[in-house]
Amino acid sequence: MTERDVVTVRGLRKNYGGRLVVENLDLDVAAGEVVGLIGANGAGKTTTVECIQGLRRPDAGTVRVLGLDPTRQAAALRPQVGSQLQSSALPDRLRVAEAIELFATRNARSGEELLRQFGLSERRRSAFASLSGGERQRLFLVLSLLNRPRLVILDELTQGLDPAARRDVWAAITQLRDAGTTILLVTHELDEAEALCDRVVAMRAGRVLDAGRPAELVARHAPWAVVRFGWTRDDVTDLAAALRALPGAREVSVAGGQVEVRGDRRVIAHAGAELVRRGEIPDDLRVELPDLEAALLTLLGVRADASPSTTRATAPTLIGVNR
Ligand SMILES: Nc1ncnc2c1ncn2[C@@H]1O[C@H](COP(=O)(O)OP(=O)(O)OP(=O)(O)O)[C@@H](O)[C@H]1O
Repeated sequence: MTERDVVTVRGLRKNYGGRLVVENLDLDVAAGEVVGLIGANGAGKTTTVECIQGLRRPDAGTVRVLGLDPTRQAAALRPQVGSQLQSSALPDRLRVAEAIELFATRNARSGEELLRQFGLSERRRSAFASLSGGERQRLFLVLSLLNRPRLVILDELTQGLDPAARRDVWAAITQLRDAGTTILLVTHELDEAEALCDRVVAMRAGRVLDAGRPAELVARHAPWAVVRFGWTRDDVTDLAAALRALPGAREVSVAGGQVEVRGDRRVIAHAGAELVRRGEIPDDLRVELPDLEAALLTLLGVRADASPSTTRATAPTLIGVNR
């Protein structure tokens, strides 16, 4: 272990009533990194972070957080880890400022400053029950940061938030990331993981399927591209044949004046060159590239080599994949 290792998990195993839900899991989070755990429902993401937080005792393996064992050295670790759990809640009548007083230790940062930073100053006298979903999540972020933690654990932070509130919370996390805070994030929102995480760890059925930068996972598991454009000239059959022969082309379809070329990333350049060679660049020329969602669907064994719009339509499958 070095100074930079904040979380080190080796061979973690956890079962509930004899059912194995985390199996031989390794995970590393270095200082200043934002790492996302992604995967299907029931993959064991929450169980893993609960073991890291010392809320569950592993059946096997080692977990070290800032060099400490979270189950045996919980008291020493607690002040160094800020958590927002999936089921976070506060008493309805507790006011924002009172929650800050309640959670602040002697080492705490200024609550006022944090409320200002997360746009909650105006709500300091408001009762928890009167806060919107986005305000509640921002308050949980404030509370998780209050005692200057060296690691922040966030489990489905933006679940159920409207797009504007989600963006507010993203902006707050980006601020934390820029300030060098180490964050372990559990999320089903893959655009969120792509936007916020330095590295993601994809899990299924208690195991790590792959890990890396979001762009690396996309390049590894969803290495295709789709080029589309309208073409009304009468050389369309000849054009389609030329496109089919391009390096990297896998499938070319022509329907209703629309041409679609699917293939690996090389096809983008070659299709463009073919259009240039024919002296016409359609105004509606566009390239669609897969995202992290497509990569994860492939990893989970769900066919995802479709256009982003089709991929999105299959997204609910992701939720049911592991049930
Ligand atoms: N306390 C418990 N007792 C028994 N089984 C549990 C318990 N907590 C979780 N499980 C089961 O363990 C498996 C892993 O659950 P876990 O919550 O860790 O997965 P997850 O990846 O976080 O899922 P989700 O994305 O749905 O939150 C699931 O099948 C779940 O039903």
